[in-house]
Amino acid sequence: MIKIRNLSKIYKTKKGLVKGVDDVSLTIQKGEIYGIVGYSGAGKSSLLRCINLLERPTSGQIKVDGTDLTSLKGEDLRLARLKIGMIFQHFYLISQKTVFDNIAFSLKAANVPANRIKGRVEELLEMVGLADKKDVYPSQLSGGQKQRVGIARALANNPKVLLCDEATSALDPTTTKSILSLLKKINKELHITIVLITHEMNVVKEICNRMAIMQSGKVIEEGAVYDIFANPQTELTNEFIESVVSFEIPEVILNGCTGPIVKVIFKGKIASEGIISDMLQQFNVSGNFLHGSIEYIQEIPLGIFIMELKGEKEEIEGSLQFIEGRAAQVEVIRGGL
Ligand SMILES: Nc1ncnc2c1ncn2[C@@H]1O[C@H](COP(=O)(O)OP(=O)(O)OP(=O)(O)O)[C@@H](O)[C@H]1O
Repeated sequence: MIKIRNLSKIYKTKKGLVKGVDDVSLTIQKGEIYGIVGYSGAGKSSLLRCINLLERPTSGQIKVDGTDLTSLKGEDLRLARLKIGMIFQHFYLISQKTVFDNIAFSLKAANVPANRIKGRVEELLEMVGLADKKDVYPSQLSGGQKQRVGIARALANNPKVLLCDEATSALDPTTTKSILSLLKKINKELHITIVLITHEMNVVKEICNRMAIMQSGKVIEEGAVYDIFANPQTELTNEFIESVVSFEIPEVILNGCTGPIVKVIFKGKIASEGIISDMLQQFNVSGNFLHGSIEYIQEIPLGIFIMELKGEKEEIEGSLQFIEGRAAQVEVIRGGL
C-alpha cells in the first residue's frame, strides 16, 4: 500500500544542513494502523509530511497504491493527494466557517458537484458523531469535537490513506480514547490505512498493528506492536515501553533478594494460564513475586512476571526448564544459578 524507499529529507538552514529523515525504508500494508514513535526532533513529522508530499523528499521514493508520488507534479499530484487525508494536532479548522462549511470546503476544493455536497457532509457528520453540530462554529466546540470535524474533513473525498499528525496530543486521556476508537472504527468499516505519528506509546498500544521507532531521522526498530512489546531490541524502545508498562523494582527490594531473579514473558492465550503455579507445585522452589502484569495489546494478552526463585540449584534449573517449555521467554535478570 505505502512503500517508502531510501527516503531522506534534508533541510537547508542558516546553520547548515539538517537531516530530518535519514534513509528510511518502510512498507505499510493496506488496512493497517501503523504507528511511528519517537521523541521530539526524531523526524516523525518530516517523514509523515513526505508521504503526501507536503514536504518534498530530498531523495528516495514514496509509492502509494502503486503510484510513485515523487514522480508526480501539478494536477496529477493534486489528484493523488485527494486519496490521502490528513489530520493535525491543532486541527486547523477555518474559524469563520461553520462545521458544515469546513467539511464542504474540502468537497468544493475537489470539484464535487454542488448538489452532492449537502448529503455527503451530513453522512460524514453522522459518521463522526456530530450530526447536531453542523451549524456551529469551531470556537463553540471542545477539542475532541474539533478533531472529529478534522476527521470528517479528511475523509470527505474517500481517501485510501489517513495520516494523523499527533492527532490526540492536545486532548485529555478520555477524549484521546474516544478519538482512537473513532479511528479504529474508520479503519475497520471504511478499510482505510492509517499512519499515525505520536510520542505517546499508549496510543500505539491502543490501536496500532505495527510500528516503527525513530531516532535522529532513522528508523531504529520496526515490526508488529505485540512483538516489539514482548521483545524490544533497543534501549530507546524499552524506554518507550516502560512509559506505559513499568517494570521498575525498587533497589532496596532487589538488594534484599538472595535467589536468582527471573523475568518470564508469556505470549498470547497462554499468558492467562496457571503455568507459574503449576511450576511451583511440581518443583521444590518458592517464588517471590516482585512484579506481575498482563497487558492486552490488540486484545491479545502479554504476561510479564518478575520473581525471585528460592530453592536447590537443580530444582530451580528444573523449574526454569519447565517454564521455558511453555512460555515464550525466560531471562535470568539478576543473580546466577
Ligand atoms: N522546516 C524545517 N526547516 C529546518 N529544519 C527542520 C524543519 N522541519 C524539521 N526540521 C528539523 O528536522 C528534524 C526532525 O524534525 P521533525 O519535526 O520531523 O521531528 P519530530 O519527530 O516530528 O518532532 P516534533 O514531534 O517535535 O515535531 C529536527 O532536527 C528539526 O529541527
